[in-house]
Amino acid sequence: MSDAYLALEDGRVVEARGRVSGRTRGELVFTTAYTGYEESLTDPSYEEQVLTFSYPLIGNYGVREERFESDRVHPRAAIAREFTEDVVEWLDVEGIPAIDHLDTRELVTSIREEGAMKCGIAVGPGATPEDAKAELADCKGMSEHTDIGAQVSVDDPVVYEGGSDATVALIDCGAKGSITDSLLERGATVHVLPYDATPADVAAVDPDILFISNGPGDPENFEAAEALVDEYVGDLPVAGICLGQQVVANALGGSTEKMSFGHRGVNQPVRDLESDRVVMTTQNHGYTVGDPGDRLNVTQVNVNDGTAEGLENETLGVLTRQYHPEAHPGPNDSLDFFDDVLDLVSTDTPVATSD
Ligand SMILES: NC(=O)CC[C@H](N)C(=O)O
Repeated sequence: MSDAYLALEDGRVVEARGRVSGRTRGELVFTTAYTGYEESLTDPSYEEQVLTFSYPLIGNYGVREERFESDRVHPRAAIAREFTEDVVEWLDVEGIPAIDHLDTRELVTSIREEGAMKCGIAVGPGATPEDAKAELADCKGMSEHTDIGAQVSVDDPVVYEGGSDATVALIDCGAKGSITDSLLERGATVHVLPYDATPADVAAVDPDILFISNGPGDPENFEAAEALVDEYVGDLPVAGICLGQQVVANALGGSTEKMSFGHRGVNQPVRDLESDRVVMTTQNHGYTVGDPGDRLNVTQVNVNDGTAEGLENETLGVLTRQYHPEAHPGPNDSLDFFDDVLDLVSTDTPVATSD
């Protein structure tokens, strides 16, 4: 046990039990997922954030690498009511500060009422509230991380040979491994390209589809990916997940906005407007498509707050989801998204437009 302090943007400093020492800062968010801590902690979308688990006991079924979504832990720090030794050992090896034995119910309620907020953390022998406040003072807002893509993307293209049903150019803005796996399982070959890939880089892999991945931070900071959508829409089908949906909307004349505390959990209800069916989905986002623009139809909405969960342009062959159909963690109810995406390749869409 060591000294641990969490300084919040609302001026409070919360005392906790230190599990992994260090000093850090980030945007304080929470997830309500009750399983899937390995997947969440390795989800690149959490880069530059401090992740609070609302479920009280984290680590009760161990830590297994095959459940990781990337090769490292992405949140800058982790908070729970109680972490098991397994998780503490893992976070220690990864150098990720961790604290527990604090009132996470109260913390989550504060985030719900005041919105996601900046925080500073100081953990270790001799750590003081002032140390945590100093970290907080240095904390940037998410939108200020203008080159966050570089922190999470591959540096060079990587190819995963799956099959010959389709060649996918997956723009890695911080992609979860399960997206690639879901495409490979369906007979596609996946070329993972850096977040700042150029149209020439995409052309070099001669894809059947352009797919923009999930990723951290403000979608407006992913201008290169936006430019790719602008370049290829109408010539290739375009798909996107989470940040991918946001980038596609921004590229096609829509706009995104920051939410108060976002959606993070594995039981977010989504209504499909055509079938009127509701599915439970996995979500992890703090921005949303506020205006889809004139070229995209909203096909699915969040039952809780009405935000856009699915966008489509059938003529152009554009299909996106704000939630995570690949699950990991969470329900598998939306895996058919990947079938629908690959169907865009086998049908004759898109029809090239005059521009
Ligand atoms: N999971 C994601 O792709 C997150 C998207 C974006 N960074 C957001 O917070 O809204």
